[in-house]
Amino acid sequence: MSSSLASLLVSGTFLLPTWRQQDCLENGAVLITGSTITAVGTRSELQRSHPGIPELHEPHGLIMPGLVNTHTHAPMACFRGLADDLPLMTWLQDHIFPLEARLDRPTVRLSALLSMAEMIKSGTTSFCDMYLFAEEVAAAAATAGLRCWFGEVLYDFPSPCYGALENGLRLTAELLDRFRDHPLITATVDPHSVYTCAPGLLEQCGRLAADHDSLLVTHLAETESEVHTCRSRYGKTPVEHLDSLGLLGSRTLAAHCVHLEESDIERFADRNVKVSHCLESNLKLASGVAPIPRLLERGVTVSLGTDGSASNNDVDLFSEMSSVAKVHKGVMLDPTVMSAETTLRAATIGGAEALAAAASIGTLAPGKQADLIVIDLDQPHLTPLYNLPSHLVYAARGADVIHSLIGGRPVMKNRQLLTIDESEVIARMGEALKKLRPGG
Ligand SMILES: CSC[C@H]1O[C@@H](n2cnc3c(O)ncnc32)[C@H](O)[C@@H]1O
Ligand SMILES: [Zn+2]
Repeated sequence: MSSSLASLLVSGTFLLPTWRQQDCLENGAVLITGSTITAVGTRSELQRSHPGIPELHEPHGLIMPGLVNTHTHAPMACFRGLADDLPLMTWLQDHIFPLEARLDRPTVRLSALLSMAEMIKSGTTSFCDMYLFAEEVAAAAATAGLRCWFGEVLYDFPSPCYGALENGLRLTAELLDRFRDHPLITATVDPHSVYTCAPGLLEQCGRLAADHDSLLVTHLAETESEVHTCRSRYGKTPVEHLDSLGLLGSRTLAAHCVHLEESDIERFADRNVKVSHCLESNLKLASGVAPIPRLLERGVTVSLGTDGSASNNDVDLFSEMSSVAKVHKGVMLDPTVMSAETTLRAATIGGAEALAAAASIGTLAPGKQADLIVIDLDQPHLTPLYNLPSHLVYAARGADVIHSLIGGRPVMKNRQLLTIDESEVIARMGEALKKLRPGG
């Protein structure tokens, strides 16, 4: 079959097309045509069937699906390390909100690019972001070549971006239409939480998401105080409250979900709600540990999110996987929970499912988008090698990712970013901070 689209063979010592060790292929390769994977097999097979195709060969490389980060606030990179060691509400109300009131569009775009440089360098190829001036996040993702779901945060008080709420709903509707057919970027509907959005706003968000068949992304049951506030205002848990307003469905992506009743978990399973587990952020803000093993037992789709790098303090999903696999074992006193494969699943196809994109990303298979990363296995901390998911979850680091392709486009080669001028972004961030925090 002839094609005018460019082709590339990516090959290495191992190909792990899924999260399962049993699917590992030695001397594996992926054939890419345009943005799509057209074949997966051994290097020799694909070289024989497709002679003369340009090749990216990594002799000690592991080829695997790019990671999917389902909860970020990319522009919060500019607040990294600014107000550590505080509980969520103090952190937000006394430190973050006052600074966010001073943010402008160029700073949001620059700070988002900084996060995106970090995401690419640590193996993420798709992410789902909620923030203010969200169009700037979309613009930065287009520059970076990252696959992005993004939404303008909606809440009851005036926003530094859109002012009065009705403008925010109008902006969201416009973004949903504008990005409908974009190959990399998708808009979502993003009410902030049950404690910052009145029931009427939540219902409007539910209708908007249903009308546009879009994801509805929200923070949910993050802290004990959120649950108390919700119970005293509405006589319901946050999950019951969203359900009573018609917001729980298969396109609802709920971030955090730390404080859940057993009946909330049943509700998630019944409604096919998707969860973004943000463990490191929940630990750092001392919010608690989400009942992930129980959610998985009930068949709920669990994905991983880093949250913003002001509450993590990075956006590295490799360190997130390592924490997730270990902390749940410790909490449950059971080393069999959150196995390496289960954790890797959450960071790949689980993320794709959470974003309703499992048909196109999350594993490497013909017909899917060529979103893949290559890991350098030739390193002391990855030697010897018995089991790939084990190494990826317990031993590998973001810095082990050497190449990254998104939709067939190389965005990092030999750890050099190809779409972002890393040193320029770092230098400009310093300048932007002088304006944002003039006193330092
Ligand atoms: C995320 S854009 C809207 C708003 O949310 C704030 N925020 C950041 N992290 C969290 C979190 O973990 N829970 C709740 N709200 C959060 C962010 O600073 C923005 O103001
Ligand atoms: Zn968040």
